[in-house]
Amino acid sequence: MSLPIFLIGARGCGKTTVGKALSQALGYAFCDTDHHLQLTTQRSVAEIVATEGWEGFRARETESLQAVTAPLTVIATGGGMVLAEHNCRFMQEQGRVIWLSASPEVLAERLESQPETAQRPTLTGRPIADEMEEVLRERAHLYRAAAHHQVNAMQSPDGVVDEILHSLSLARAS
Ligand SMILES: Nc1ncnc2c1ncn2[C@@H]1O[C@H](COP(=O)(O)OP(=O)(O)O)[C@@H](O)[C@H]1O
Ligand SMILES: O=C(O)C1=C[C@@H](OP(=O)(O)O)[C@@H](O)[C@H](O)C1
Ligand SMILES: [Mg+2]
Repeated sequence: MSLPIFLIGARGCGKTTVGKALSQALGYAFCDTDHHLQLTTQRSVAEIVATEGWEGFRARETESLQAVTAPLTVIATGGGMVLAEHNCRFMQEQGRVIWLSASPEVLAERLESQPETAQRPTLTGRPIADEMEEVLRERAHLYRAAAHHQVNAMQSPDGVVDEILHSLSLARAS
């Protein structure tokens, strides 16, 4: 299979971390839509949101998704990519879509230890644990509907990679 592999899921589920490891395991290229946006605009997510609002950021992340999509590539998306139906349709048509699923407690614990607030400005203004509960309540059905496969993201990154490879019937290249 040479189709792009899209990783979706909430902030902190490990899309960037697991995406890098998965790309190495397959010998694929790796792209992250937020990183692409940062490189092309020379601005962080927080800076884009401060000047253009979340609406402006969301439009830019759609462009970023389309720009990085290519065969033999693992693509880590931003947690809100599924909010736009056209992004979901695009990912489903172009490749395979994997949801990295984790509980709000696990997500909050990871984000509290690595907040990276420049790339993850608050979405709700609420404390992280409350925010993650709210975000999953609003988005879980979108992740579920967009994904070809759901994997358990509450295990080691290597374990997540193995589960993804198994679900796609792919073998490690290295
Ligand atoms: N499977 C995992 N187990 C433990 N910690 C993880 C795992 N995946 C990611 N992390 C940690 O959680 C934080 C967020 O990971 P990241 O890959 O940036 O998530 P995302 O891109 O989905 O927001 C980082 O500090 C990372 O080291
Ligand atoms: O969940 C979200 O709406 C967002 C998640 C972030 O990406 P990660 O999921 O990689 O943290 C980033 O795209 C932006 O801060 C918005
Ligand atoms: Mg990320």
